[in-house]
Amino acid sequence: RLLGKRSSHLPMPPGPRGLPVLGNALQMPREREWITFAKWAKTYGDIMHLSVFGRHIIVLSSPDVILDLLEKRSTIYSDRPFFTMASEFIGFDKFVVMEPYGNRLREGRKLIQGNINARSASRLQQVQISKVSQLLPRILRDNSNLRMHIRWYVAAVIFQVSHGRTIDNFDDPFVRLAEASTEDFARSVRPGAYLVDNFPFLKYVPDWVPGTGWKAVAKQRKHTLARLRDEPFEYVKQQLAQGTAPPSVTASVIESNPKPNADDAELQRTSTAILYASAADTTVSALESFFLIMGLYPEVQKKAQAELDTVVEAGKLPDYNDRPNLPYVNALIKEILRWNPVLPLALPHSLMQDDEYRGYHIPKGSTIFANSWAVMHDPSLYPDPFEVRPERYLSPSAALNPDPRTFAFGYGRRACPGQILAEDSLFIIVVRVLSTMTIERALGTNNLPVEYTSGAISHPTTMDCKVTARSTDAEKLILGVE
Ligand code: HEM
Repeated sequence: RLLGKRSSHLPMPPGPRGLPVLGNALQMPREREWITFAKWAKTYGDIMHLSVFGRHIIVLSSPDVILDLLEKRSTIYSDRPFFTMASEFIGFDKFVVMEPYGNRLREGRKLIQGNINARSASRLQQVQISKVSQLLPRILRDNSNLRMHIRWYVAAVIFQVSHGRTIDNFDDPFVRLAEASTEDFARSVRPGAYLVDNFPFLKYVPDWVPGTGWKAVAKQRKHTLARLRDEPFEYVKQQLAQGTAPPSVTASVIESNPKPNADDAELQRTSTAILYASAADTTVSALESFFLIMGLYPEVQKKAQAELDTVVEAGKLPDYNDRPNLPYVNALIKEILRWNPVLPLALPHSLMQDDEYRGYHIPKGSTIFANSWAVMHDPSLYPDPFEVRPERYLSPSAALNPDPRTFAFGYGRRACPGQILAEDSLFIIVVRVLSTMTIERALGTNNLPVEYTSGAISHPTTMDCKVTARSTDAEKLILGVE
């Protein structure tokens, strides 16, 4: 209490001056906030305070402050912001990504990490190899749907891993359900979408009053979310009872505690149901960046191919075993994760008690954004940050070009628990595509600016690529392994 009282006499971190009540609401960028936040940080510094309708927002823009607060003080910086619509009315806060920090979250993360980890990696790699063997012919036969092929690959890997389910196409009812719920989530947390998030007293307005239509929307979304939680889980349970369940995270979670109490039973369902939503769009975004970068930087592509040609025996496809012998390719993967970070602002954390840092007061409940994009585009850390240069990681200077994976996968006790799976997918696609195919920017798009979307997960807006086999031998290799 004493600390709270004393620290509240300290100033808040600096930031743009706002208006009474509204705070900085009218100044908040509507698109790609990370770029505006990075500009503001040049004026206000690497720890910046904003407020929107009384909600405190702290933006961290350097490795030092991010690691000091989100890593070293992770016992108090690991909550998630609470949304009346998404958390209270729909129930997304029962699923790891949105869940408040505490025992239940730790248990949920344990269930995921107990099954997606270094020990299980080689089994999961077999799943990825079998799906990439189907992906390559799909791309070769039909370039025009590159984005869709990538999305199929990610859906196929994640549902095989999470529920032992084979996904042939997007009509699969589980994929549709997961996509619907993911879309519901994005709509529910979009800034400014629901007044009740800024004025929670509105939840008490009776349903018959005009303007409360959001309550019916919340009910519908809650229903979809409950189906996502239960239907794929029941499917695995039934298969286990019949003795036909393939290995999966869900099967292993059920078998490790076959007679759970009510709380554990719900936890088993929510922690396995969240896997698709957290893996799909993120991995897809990184893979889209890979194809886009290859089209934009043909010389980088050639160097990576030359390395692969030297390391991989002719007539064979590269494998996970080749990883240690491919320094340039590994550096290219780091550049993909840095150049357009999948989650430029990571995911928001929330502070669990008043804190004091560098003489500033940071109030309990503040939403904390780590501007990972700003760090990964800081020219004093990554010279020429807007250029793709895998070589930057191969030079010996320790102070420059730190491994961007430190920033790409989030922080502290909320860091991404799927990193191994994500990196393995990225690796196997990069090496198998580059060793057999050439990627060019499609004719007519050469002068289009490269743009990325707004939103928590950022995607390239265009990625028109022409992908062809490098040779007839390569073509045979691609089609032969289908
Ligand atoms: C290239 C792909 C991916 C990237 C760049 C990525 C990055 C991230 C980031 C930045 C966060 C937020 C961390 C924070 O709040 O500090 C996160 C959270 C999370 N990721 Fe990933 N991720 C990827 C793929 C995956 C995959 C494949 C899975 C699952 C198999 C996964 C599961 C999760 C989960 C469950 C969370 C929430 C963790 C929590 O709230 O405690 N992610 N990820």
